[in-house]
Amino acid sequence: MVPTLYGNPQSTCTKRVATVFQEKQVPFEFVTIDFAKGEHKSDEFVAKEPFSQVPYLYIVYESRAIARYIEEKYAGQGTTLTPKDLKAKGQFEQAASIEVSNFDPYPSAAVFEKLFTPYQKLTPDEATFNALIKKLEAKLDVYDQILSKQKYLGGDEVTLADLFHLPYGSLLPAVGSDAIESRPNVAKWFKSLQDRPSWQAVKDGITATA
Ligand SMILES: N[C@@H](CCC(=O)N[C@@H](CS)C(=O)NCC(=O)O)C(=O)O
Repeated sequence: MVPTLYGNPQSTCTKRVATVFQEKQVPFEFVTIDFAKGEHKSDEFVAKEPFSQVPYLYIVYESRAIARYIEEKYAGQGTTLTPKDLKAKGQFEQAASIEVSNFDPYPSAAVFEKLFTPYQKLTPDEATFNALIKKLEAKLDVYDQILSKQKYLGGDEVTLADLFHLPYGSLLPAVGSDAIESRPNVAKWFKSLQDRPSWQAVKDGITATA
């Protein structure tokens, strides 16, 4: 049975999952949840995803959890995105944790401040935005050191941890931040991720592939 991804075609978290479907070469159906119509707040949706957020797949929500589920379910096809060897697995888990702790909080909040507050008829707060970007830059200085010694965040092979950076990292230029492109090793790493056919296929919006 073809899997059905419930999400929004422009949502960052939905793109995180769709990228992994592309990497694993798994065709999927796509059901759009229309935020403007409040579909994510309907009783039917909340029964599946109690936080009223996209995406979800079958019985799993949270984009990173869904990505890991897809990786394991389709282990035998497409790109291998989690190492099996214990040492490499430890380094992968470390990289996945780095993304959640040291990366995501800053661009996701900064993008929200600059791009999404106007939709909610709120005024972006420049001081909050600048403080978030400053913190992100300090974290990316460390990334730049790590990536001077290895090709990817978890070692020399691409993993889910690298791909998880794509949706928010790709929005940084749109909010006027060069935090990625101004750091040479981070820039090279991120470009190699953005150039992957998986990201190219979803970056402008998600459509079903089945
Ligand atoms: N940690 C969750 C975050 C999900 C999330 O923030 N989804 C956003 C779209 S990217 C959403 O549904 N926003 C609508 C809302 O919160 O009302 C994940 O990774 O799936």
